[in-house]
Amino acid sequence: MLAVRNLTKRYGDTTAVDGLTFDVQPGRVTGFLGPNGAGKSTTMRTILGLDRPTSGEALVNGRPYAQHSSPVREIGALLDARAVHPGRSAHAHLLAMARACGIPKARVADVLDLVGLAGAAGKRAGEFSLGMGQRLGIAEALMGDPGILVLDEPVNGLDLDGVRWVRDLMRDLADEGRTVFVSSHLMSELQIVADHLVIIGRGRLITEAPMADVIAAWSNTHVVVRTPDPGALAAHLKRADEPGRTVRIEHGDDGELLVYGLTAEDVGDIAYGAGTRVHGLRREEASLEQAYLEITETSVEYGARAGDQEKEHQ
Ligand SMILES: Nc1ncnc2c1ncn2[C@@H]1O[C@H](COP(=O)(O)OP(=O)(O)OP(=O)(O)O)[C@@H](O)[C@H]1O
Repeated sequence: MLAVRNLTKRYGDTTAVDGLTFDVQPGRVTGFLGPNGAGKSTTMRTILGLDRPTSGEALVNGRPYAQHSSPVREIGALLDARAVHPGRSAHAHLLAMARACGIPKARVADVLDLVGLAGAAGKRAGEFSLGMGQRLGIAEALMGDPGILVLDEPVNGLDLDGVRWVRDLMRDLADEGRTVFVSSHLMSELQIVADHLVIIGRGRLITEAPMADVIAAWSNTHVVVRTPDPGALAAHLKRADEPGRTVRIEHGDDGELLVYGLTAEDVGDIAYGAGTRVHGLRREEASLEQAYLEITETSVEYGARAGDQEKEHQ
């Protein structure tokens, strides 16, 4: 399990992470979502002991990374910047890691097999495609057979097959009971695989919740109704707006009404009760991407305003 507690990281005047607190539980894939520059990589680097917190802490199974006697057995990571000697083969690279970390040599072949690189074990890393490089990075993360995996944008630049492979692997690792923490700036990359989401903007926590709750909470799902008399129907629908139920109506193209806060059944019943003809009725679900943009809008707006104010002061 990972526990981030009131974590703040500043680089000079830049606050990359600002009082962040959340847990990452085993047995599920937790997506770490935030726009570019939100502080995801910084948080992950701090978890892995590569950056020192300005204040607060990041705990790996109850302790900071550096306090584990064999951290690679606790946590494995794929970070954006991977350093693999281009002249070294995948096998030699992992063998060096095994020696350095006290991992049995036999693990190298197992891990190469697991990530589908057994056939390319002797190839120099410098000749690897992006996808093969990602696989090698994941192999490295798995070397110590850790219970926790931290993956920073693992599908960046991968083709569809590669994306699918990473997704399946994350699912399998979580199903084995491991803690899987994966970052992305795109909801679309996480929506299929993540069970839980930690969403940040400008270094701050926006929400931590099950994926289904995030979708429900920020869903922009609405009902589209086509009628020859939109004005009258809109007036009737608006009457359903009452304490505890907010009904919002927008006028779309061709006299269509976009109704937020009511189900298609509600709209049909209200139209029937009012004696208004309905020529079409459908439910339109918001894309998760749109939901994500809504979530981060405030933090982006805040960023723009803060930047403007800074400029004004100069
Ligand atoms: N070593 C550093 N020195 C100075 N500023 C940094 C450093 N690392 C990160 N930052 C700044 O901290 C903020 C957060 O960056 P970070 O890379 O953690 O965000 P991110 O969410 O991972 O973004 P991305 O998806 O673009 O990688 C940014 O404003 C970034 O410019």
